[in-house]
Amino acid sequence: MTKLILVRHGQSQWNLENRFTGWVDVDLTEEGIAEANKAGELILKEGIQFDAAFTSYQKRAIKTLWLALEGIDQMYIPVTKDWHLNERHYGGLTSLNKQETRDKHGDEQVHIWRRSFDVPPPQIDKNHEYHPSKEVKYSHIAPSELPTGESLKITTERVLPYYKSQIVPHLKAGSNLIISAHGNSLRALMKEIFGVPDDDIPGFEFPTGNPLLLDMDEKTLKPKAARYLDESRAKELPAV
Ligand SMILES: O=C(O)[C@H](O)COP(=O)(O)O
Repeated sequence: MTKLILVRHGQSQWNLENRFTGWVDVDLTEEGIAEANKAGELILKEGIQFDAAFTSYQKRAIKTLWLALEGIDQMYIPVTKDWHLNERHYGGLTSLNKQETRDKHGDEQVHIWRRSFDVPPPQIDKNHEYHPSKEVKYSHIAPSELPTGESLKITTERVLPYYKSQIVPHLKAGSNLIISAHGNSLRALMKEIFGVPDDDIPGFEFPTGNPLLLDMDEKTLKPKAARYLDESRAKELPAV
């Protein structure tokens, strides 16, 4: 049985400020750092020896992974960083306060933007200070491929080809893996791994910095068992 841990980054500065974050590279808060350290302590108790780790291009996920790997004294394992594991791009909503956006556009519209499967947010303006073309680290991505406002469906369409081509071969070979990523890129993985229907997947929430441990069948790549390691902050999981 292969072990796979999915962990959402610890609390970020813009989680704390209740702002649409997406591709903005905000850091962890003190609480986020504490959550990531606790993730390490919880994983240590499981006694898992990892073969490799995957994360995004975003420091909140990268640092969460570092702290968790430090906690289990496995900082030496190969770590692959790839933008395909980034958070969903929040388009023109990027950097806005979520409550102020509700006050302006109404609860229903904001809920549709945040929790529909296939309704994208407005696209980000090319002159917006947070347009991804302004970041050197994304300069290798063809402009036509650069996300500028993604629904969960679009996010899934970039995360899953990466998962299937780069991560699945490791799982099939029996490697134990840890993936540190984001609320919506992890929903994409959860959808695939648990076989969750389109309309149901937005309802699942990943708590920050709480590792989800999956016992994976190496042949089917379906989970035989799944649980959050911090039970006190666990959220509902799809049936296995
Ligand atoms: O990008 C963000 O703002 C968060 O990581 C996820 O936000 P959501 O819960 O509004 O999708």
